[in-house]
Amino acid sequence: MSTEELREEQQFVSGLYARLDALREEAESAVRASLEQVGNGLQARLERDVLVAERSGLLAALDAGENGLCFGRLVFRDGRDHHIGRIGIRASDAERTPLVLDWRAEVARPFYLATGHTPMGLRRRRHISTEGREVTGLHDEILDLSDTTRTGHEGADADEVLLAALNSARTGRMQDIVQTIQAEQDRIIRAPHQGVLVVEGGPGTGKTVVALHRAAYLLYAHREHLAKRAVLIVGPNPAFLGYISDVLPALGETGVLLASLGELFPGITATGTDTPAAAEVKGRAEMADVLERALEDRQRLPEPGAPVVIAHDDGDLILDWEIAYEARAAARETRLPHNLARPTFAFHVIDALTQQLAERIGHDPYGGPNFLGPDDIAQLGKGIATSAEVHAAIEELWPTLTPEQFVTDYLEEPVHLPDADAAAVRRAPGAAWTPADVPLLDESAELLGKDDSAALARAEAERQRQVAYAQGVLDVSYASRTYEFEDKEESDPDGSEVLLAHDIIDAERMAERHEEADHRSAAERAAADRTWAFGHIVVDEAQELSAMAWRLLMRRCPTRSMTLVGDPAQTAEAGGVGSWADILAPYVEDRWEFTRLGVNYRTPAEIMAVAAEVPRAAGRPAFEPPRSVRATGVEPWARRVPDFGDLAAEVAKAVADSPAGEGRLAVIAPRTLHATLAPALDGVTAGEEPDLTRPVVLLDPRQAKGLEFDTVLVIEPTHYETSDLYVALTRPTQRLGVLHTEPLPEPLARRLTPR
Ligand SMILES: Nc1ncnc2c1ncn2[C@@H]1O[C@H](COP(=O)(O)OP(=O)(O)OP(=O)(O)O)[C@@H](O)[C@H]1O
Repeated sequence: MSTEELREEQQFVSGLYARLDALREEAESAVRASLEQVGNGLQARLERDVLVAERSGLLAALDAGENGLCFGRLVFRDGRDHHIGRIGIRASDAERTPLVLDWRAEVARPFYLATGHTPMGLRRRRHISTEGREVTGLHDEILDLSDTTRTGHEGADADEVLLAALNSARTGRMQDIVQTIQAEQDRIIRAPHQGVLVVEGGPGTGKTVVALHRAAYLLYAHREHLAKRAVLIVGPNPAFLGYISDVLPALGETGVLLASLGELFPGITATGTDTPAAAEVKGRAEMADVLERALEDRQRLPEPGAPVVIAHDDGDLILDWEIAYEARAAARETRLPHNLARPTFAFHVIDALTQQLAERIGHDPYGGPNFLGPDDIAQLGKGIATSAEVHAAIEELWPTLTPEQFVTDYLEEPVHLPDADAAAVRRAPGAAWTPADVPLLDESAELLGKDDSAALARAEAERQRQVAYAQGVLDVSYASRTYEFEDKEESDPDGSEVLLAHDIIDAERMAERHEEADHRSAAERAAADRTWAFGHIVVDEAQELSAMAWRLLMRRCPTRSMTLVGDPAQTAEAGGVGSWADILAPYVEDRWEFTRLGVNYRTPAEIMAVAAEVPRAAGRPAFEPPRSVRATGVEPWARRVPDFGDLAAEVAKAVADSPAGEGRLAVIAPRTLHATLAPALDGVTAGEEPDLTRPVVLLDPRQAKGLEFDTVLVIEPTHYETSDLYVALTRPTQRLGVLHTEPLPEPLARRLTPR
């Protein structure tokens, strides 16, 4: 009976793959056909590009279906019977009957939520395990206990499939968990998308993976809105983003932008690093005011009694304190950003200087009215407005600034800060941008405003050019009209052929239709646009972001549709804002949802017992880590290396002694030891963005954030900050070893088996 069940499922799954192949073939040939389409003109090209983009998206989704296309089946008591898969697929019949349902569909929910206690109408739930296209196993759970039919695949342990997933060797890339999402995770994944949802949980509780599935779910449930606005996922560093980058494509989703904070100011690559003190100062909320005041300092006045004297053909112009003061007051009164208020400043200065000159030139020595008429004055004004010297003087007092220039100047000479803080952030000319500079740049861009008048003028000129071109096209068609179609009344009385009003409107419309549309995906456009408003933002390791970083992110999400995941116990950044309430109050007051994940799916119980000692020793004696879902029976160990000179060789030996196989091993060591350790480790990958798919990786504790490995060797733990050590110790999925030259703190030593 049981082989019969297996055979039937195999038949079904094979049929599904055949349908997937057919759909893929259809989509591929449609893309090919669209690419070959050699229509003339922009319209045809536009249509072709849109088609290709749409079908490529479809192809990506179909490709995503290849692995684990169908992984579940729900048999309801009322007779409904559905297969559940990574993507939904319909048959080719007229009704387009669903063959397999997308895991995100509402009917699929009992797959994740139903229990014997709350069966949600289910009779039986089946997990279908596959390797490639072959069905390798069935695991049935009977949820209707009155049902006596048995399939022969009933599992004694409902967690069998989950445990198999958790025990599997790591690949260096995060995998999706659609087959084994747990009920507490499902509730978070499908929570309503309006407002801010905070997900807190200890190490390994699935915060990251849940946040990614939530992004996939939201894109499915609100595709109309979110695909247009794109979803932003913010992670702690590029290596981490590389680690998670496969999950959404594996779920068929491409409308997502993954970025670390340092990548959120288009045109800037933040390759530098700050000292903790500098990052802390740069991240403070007060920096917004500090920058504002520093910018006000750039809106200068000449010293009273020491005016700017501008040589001019009609005599010297005196730009004194009063003129500049009035002009500055008028410009500030506009409440526009600095660069946008500048024309007001310039206008007032030019106006005042024109008056000055007019009074001097047209002055009647006998006390009569000024000799100059309005035209003469306008002429004078024109001369002043086009004088390079006048513009240089205006630029001196109210310079046009780019965010890059302004922040560079500021960091070279930090003002409005206590001396020690100024010293911490001061940087040498030409130093690289750091991630903590990015929120400063963004804040400055807001204060400065974008002077897009040049871009607008260019766009208008381009539009005019297109109109002229379209008009030319119309002229040609007008001239080539056959006589019968010509409407005499539309001809110009003098016989010349001019376009009439409606023709010109048509010309404009035609130009609009021909304008090069932006064919990039929403995610691509968002990446290049600082002012893009995302449909939803997911922030991982949210506890690390500074107040200034939050200001940046909130600007990118005016709807405040956000999922924030993090663990305050893992906060490493000096600028990190410890409490969710503190982070969120300025933006949403107390209108945010809080939820917690409490089960550790990564780290075995034996290792968690060691890791928990770290926060306990650091002043939180009652600290309780999340409960580990499994124990491995393998005790974590420690080895003291008495002589520092032997450390590299001992680490190499420990790497060589670790069980080889499919899995990945990480050596986590303070950055200062990397130069010593790397040469001893054969084929190791290290550096800023190590290749995590290689068998052995050398990382510093900060780089290890969010990652996981089958085996982890932690080197010299006494050199770590508390939270860094807690993070490092919670990275393994199977085995932990510690190598040290200095004695271990007692609680840690007690928990580790000496080797
Ligand atoms: N339902 C599940 N099924 C299978 N694996 C799961 C499930 N939930 C979590 N995991 C696995 O547990 C591991 C930890 O998940 P994840 O990295 O998302 O945790 P985290 O809370 O972000 O951890 P940390 O804060 O330590 O970085 C991952 O390998 C993830 O795939």
